[in-house]
Amino acid sequence: MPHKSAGSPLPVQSSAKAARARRLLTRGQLPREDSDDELGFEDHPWQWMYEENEYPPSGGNSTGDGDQMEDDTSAPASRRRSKPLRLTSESYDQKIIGAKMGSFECKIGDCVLLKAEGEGNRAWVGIICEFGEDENDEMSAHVMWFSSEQEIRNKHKKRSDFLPNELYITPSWDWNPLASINGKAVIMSSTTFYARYPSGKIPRRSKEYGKTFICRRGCNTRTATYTEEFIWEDIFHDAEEDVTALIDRLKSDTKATRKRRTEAKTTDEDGFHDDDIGEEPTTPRKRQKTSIISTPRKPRTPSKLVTPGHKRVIVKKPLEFTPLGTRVLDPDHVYSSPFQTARSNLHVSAVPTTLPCREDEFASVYAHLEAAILDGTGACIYISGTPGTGKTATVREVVAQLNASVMEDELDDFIFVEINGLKVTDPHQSYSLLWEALKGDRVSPSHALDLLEREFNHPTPRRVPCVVLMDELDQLVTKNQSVMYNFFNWPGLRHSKLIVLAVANTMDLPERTLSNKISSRLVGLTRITFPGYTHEQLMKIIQSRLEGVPGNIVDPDAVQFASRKVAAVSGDARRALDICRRAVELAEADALESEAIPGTPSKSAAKVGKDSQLLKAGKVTIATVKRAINEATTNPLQQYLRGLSLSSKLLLAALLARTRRTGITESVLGEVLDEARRMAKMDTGNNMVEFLLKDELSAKAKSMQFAARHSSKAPRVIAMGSSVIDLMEAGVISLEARRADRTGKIRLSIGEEDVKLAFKDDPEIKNLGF
Ligand SMILES: Nc1ncnc2c1ncn2[C@@H]1O[C@H](COP(=O)(O)OP(=O)(O)OP(=O)(O)O)[C@@H](O)[C@H]1O
Repeated sequence: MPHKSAGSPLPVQSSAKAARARRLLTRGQLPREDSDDELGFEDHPWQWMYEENEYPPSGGNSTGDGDQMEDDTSAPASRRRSKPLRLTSESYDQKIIGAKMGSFECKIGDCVLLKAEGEGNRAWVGIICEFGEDENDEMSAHVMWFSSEQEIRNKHKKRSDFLPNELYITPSWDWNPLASINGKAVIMSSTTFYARYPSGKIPRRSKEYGKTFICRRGCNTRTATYTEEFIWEDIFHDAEEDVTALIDRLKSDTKATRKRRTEAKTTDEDGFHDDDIGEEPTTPRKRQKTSIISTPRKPRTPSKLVTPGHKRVIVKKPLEFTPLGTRVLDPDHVYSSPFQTARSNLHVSAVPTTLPCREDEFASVYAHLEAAILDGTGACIYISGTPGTGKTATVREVVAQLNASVMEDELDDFIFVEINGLKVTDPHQSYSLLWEALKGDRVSPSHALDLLEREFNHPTPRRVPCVVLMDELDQLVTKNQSVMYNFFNWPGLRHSKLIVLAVANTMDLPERTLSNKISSRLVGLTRITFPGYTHEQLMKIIQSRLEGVPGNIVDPDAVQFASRKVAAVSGDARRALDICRRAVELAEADALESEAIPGTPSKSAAKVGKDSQLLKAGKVTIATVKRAINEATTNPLQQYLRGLSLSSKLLLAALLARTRRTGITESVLGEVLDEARRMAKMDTGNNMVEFLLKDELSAKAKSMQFAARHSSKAPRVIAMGSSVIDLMEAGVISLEARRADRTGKIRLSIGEEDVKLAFKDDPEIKNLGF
């Protein structure tokens, strides 16, 4: 029967017994039979060992919180939290110095093996720095980890001189239940190790097998910085005092993330001050107790991957692309005139060096993200704002800056993955993408879901935080809400360290798409709203992109005019940039036409100073901007598209969404209709649903007519039948002639850009991805 640790509500696995029969893999990757039983055959309860009257009785509340440890950073590691998280009531004046289970004892400063649960039984090695109990009265030890070479993620900083059985001592800690302790480990210098085992191998039958390791360096695994080589026996003797010295050594010799930690704590809501923190090593800021240790993040043998239901997971090989030959463009050719430079800078795909007018939003996203990475906690940040308000650009910039901090060794490493609702063919693929980002394995969405569930529900020491940007979230809504629910739910799981940045166009997407019960759980969701840009802001944005373009080819009045026009409708920077870019194109064409410079401007033309003539003829003025706006809005196709019925617009929107999702221009009619219904349902003004219901009746007659013309089968397209016919007859879409049912193939016969342009500012439809 599984025993319980003293006071622990959690059943502790019948560890000692079960582990004995199992094969264990040690951190040194050496499989072993756990033949010797340090923890004994009997399942005794764990008990504290006290050192009496070490500390005077505390007059205050003895129940500390997780941050208390950080408070007293000058104290030795084992005493930094001046008392354990919670002392048992009868022991207020006693300090816990160790724990025992039957005849097995461990004390502060002991090197221990901790067993892993879950994917195979692996053992971890750590030094006990402190004992305590958590809010569930679970008896736990604060363990400073050793790490194997495989865990160093930065391939460039991996050492090539590591030895078999070598471990690095790391400045990273976790709380673990005593039940996960699986015996003592022996750490030694390489000299001692080779003196004892000249072949470098420990005989399998030896009691030391799988428990004995070499340590000659410390390493911050996240920044991959190493200490100088040391002799283990000179610096550590399994004693409590040595723990402090070891931490000091790691602190000074591995470049940890002190700078930013300190900064972050300055603004910490718990009221920490820099002075309190000092030069504390990278101890976790909040107590993160793990209940059961599970396996580390390591590349695994594909054949061993199984789901929690023990189904085998087929791991697909990563896709390998053969790069195409690269054509190197001559910068002189590309940017041979100011017009070309301006066009290129104003292009929406250009990555601006700064994001003016998004300083507050940037700071807010940055602070939340950095805090979550530093704390090692999960977080879910919901970012909303109408199209073109810089949501994606800001998030990417924040991630780039955080990444720069990682490179500078100022921040812990993190994984970043971007999942774009428009780029996945099916929302469930998000699971596969996330799993691939975490582990590097490509698996099917259903297997990925199983694996993610298990991953986030089990603690893994030193799990690297993962930041997921879920862009175009609206597109990831599934019928049963599962994808969105999971991505909102996982960050809240204690061990996930998952940070989700959900980006959508509407503020209330979670409320609208998740059931009341689920959305009510999102009260704590951090929400950041990106307002539409004002005309002043749009002006700044455009001007900043024109900085450095020679010749002042764009009149400031023209910029102001374009900005005002756009701000009045949408505050969409993308639209403002598009208009200005088109205006530059028009001005450039004017310049060429006026034959200021005959023919295409050539390299030499640009170089011999003929630009000035060209510029005189082609400056972007208010009139040019007006032409750009008119041109975009007045051609016959645009007018036709704008005058379409709502259901036709919706159908086109759905066709576009499908095309973007699949990357294939041809879609199945039934899927497009489903998409259209889904979009209609999500539309903020529910009038769209009502409209479609009304439209359905008149549509029915038309689609009957259509079916009679094109198919002998009864029409299945009822809701949008009329739209399909209208658009087909107008040459906007093409539909496989003989397939009037849902399996017919449909495709756009006009440019996608035309549709986008027509619907961009359409109040009825613009929220559906334009
Ligand atoms: N403050 C800014 N400074 C410079 N360029 C900006 C700024 N805000 C947005 N842009 C530019 O506008 C374009 C649209 O921005 P972005 O894609 O970030 O918007 P979004 O809010 O994510 O839009 P959507 O909801 O349509 O995805 C990009 O080219 C981006 O570089």
